[in-house]
Amino acid sequence: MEDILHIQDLTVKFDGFKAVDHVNTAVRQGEIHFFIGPNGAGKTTLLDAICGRVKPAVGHIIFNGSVDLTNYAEDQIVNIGIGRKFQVPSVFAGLTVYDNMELAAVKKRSLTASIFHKATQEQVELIDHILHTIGLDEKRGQLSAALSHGEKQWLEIGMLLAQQPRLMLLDEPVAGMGRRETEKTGELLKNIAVDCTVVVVEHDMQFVRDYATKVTVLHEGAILDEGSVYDVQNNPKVIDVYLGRGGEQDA
Ligand SMILES: Nc1ncnc2c1ncn2[C@@H]1O[C@H](COP(=O)(O)OP(=O)(O)OP(=O)(O)O)[C@@H](O)[C@H]1O
Repeated sequence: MEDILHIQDLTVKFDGFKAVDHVNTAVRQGEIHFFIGPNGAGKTTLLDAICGRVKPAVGHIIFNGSVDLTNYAEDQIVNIGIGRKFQVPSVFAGLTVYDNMELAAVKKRSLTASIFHKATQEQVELIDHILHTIGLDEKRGQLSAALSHGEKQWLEIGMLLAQQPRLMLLDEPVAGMGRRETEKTGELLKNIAVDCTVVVVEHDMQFVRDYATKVTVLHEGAILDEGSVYDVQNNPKVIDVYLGRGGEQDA
């Protein structure tokens, strides 16, 4: 499999403080690639740099072999094919599940433009397919406000899928979920990864063990280790700064 993302010498500074410090890594197409590490390690900032929310002081982020994302604004990066989900769900509570999906599928440049555009037949079929994938087919007519926490997260993942991204960035997608919802989310990610590479920031180590195909450990903005779950969780340095301190419990 080819690399879909090449992060080269990436450094992000806030008032001189290096939140991400000369990071070099790659994300392979079709992987579920987890970034883990203690609070303040730079995980969210790394996702922010990929999706264009923050601009790096140094370095490049090459998508799909040739597109340097650091040259583009956040909304352009969405159109390039990268979807980002934040920790707190941002679905429209007063709209039904289907209407949220339709809004995401027909998304033009502004919300007003989206509201006045109905989905095409092709988009309706895509929405049906996604609702089935995220397990909300039978709740399509229900107001989003009435969904459980887990269902809201799945709807938001569905809304990202409606934009047909090639890379999806998820920040702590299972935070606040019970074990059953967490497992359903893991199975959903496996399903998604067939067509769309998934990058996840996560503290839930059971979830990481069950679903990661690759793990990068960050500490103080730099890469501490990288490899399979087995390799990183047996690395004494990783145990010392993160796993051995029970750091994985504080989401
Ligand atoms: N906008 C900002 N301005 C100033 N400092 C920031 C900003 N965003 C993040 N930081 C700092 O950068 C460092 C990395 O933060 P980041 O949120 O990326 O860590 P993280 O690994 O995602 O942590 P957590 O697991 O707690 O979410 C922290 O020291 C944080 O305080």
